[in-house]
Amino acid sequence: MHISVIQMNQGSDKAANLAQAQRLIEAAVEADRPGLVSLPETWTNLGGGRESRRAAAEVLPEPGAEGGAAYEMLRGLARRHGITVHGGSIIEDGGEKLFNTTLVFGPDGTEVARYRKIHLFDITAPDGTGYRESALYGGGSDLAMFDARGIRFACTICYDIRFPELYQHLRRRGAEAILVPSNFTLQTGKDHWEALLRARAIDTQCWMIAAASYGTYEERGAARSVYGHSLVADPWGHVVAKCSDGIGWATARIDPAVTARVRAGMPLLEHREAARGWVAKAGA
Ligand SMILES: O=C(O)CNC(=O)[C@H](CS)NC(=O)CCC(=O)C(=O)O
Repeated sequence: MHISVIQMNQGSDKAANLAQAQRLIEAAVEADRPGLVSLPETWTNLGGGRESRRAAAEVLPEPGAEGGAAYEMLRGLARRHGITVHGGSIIEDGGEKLFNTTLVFGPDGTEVARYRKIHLFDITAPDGTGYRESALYGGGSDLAMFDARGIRFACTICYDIRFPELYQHLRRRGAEAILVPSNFTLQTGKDHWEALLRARAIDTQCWMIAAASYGTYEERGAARSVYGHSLVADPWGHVVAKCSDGIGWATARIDPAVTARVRAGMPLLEHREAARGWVAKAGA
């Protein structure tokens, strides 16, 4: 199965962002015929403060009902091309709160997964820039998984990548490939992005599928930069596809035989379970 990670440079113009996403997905489908395409985190709007996010937000419909512009665009692309479309994340209008929410549509246009980002990015970056995602969004608490072409996928978003326990749990729940759509900051991404994705691939023996935003955007009058370098890592930790700078995409072949070979040669899950005696003793 071929998977394309789409790299965007979205801002706070939702219509322009939808057009950019559509153009890149169509180009990737035309060139590489992927079975799944994945968009970055909040691909419909990045920056512009709370007002811009609220304006871009969509109330998610009941299954089968009509959704907003981004929802219907994703559904239409999946159905038109007969592929799985992983919509990175859009901004969900949850009524009182907004959520940073992944939508996934199967090849027939059916919504197959919905995931609200669990870990919220409230940090101070090395350059002193403060981020408080919890001031913008509520956090999720439900896991989301789906199957595509016989491969078991799990949904995560961006900052989640720093919490190995979530990824270990997803591996125990049968994940073979984990999606990590992101807006990694330039400040943290230059040092941590590839290391974190390769580490999660190595310790869960899953494919890491990480579509990311690239470039600068405006946040309450200040310019901010996101790192890009969208990539796919295999279950051994090799980076098997990666974007350069700018917008575009990268495509990798997800081969279940690689997953099986890595896991057979180094049965981490079984060894972890066999050696759990220390957990009780240590009160871990
Ligand atoms: O702002 C929005 O609308 C969407 N949310 C994001 O883009 C969030 C909060 S700014 N970004 C991250 O989580 C970056 C994580 C990161 O860079 C790291 O873990 O180092």
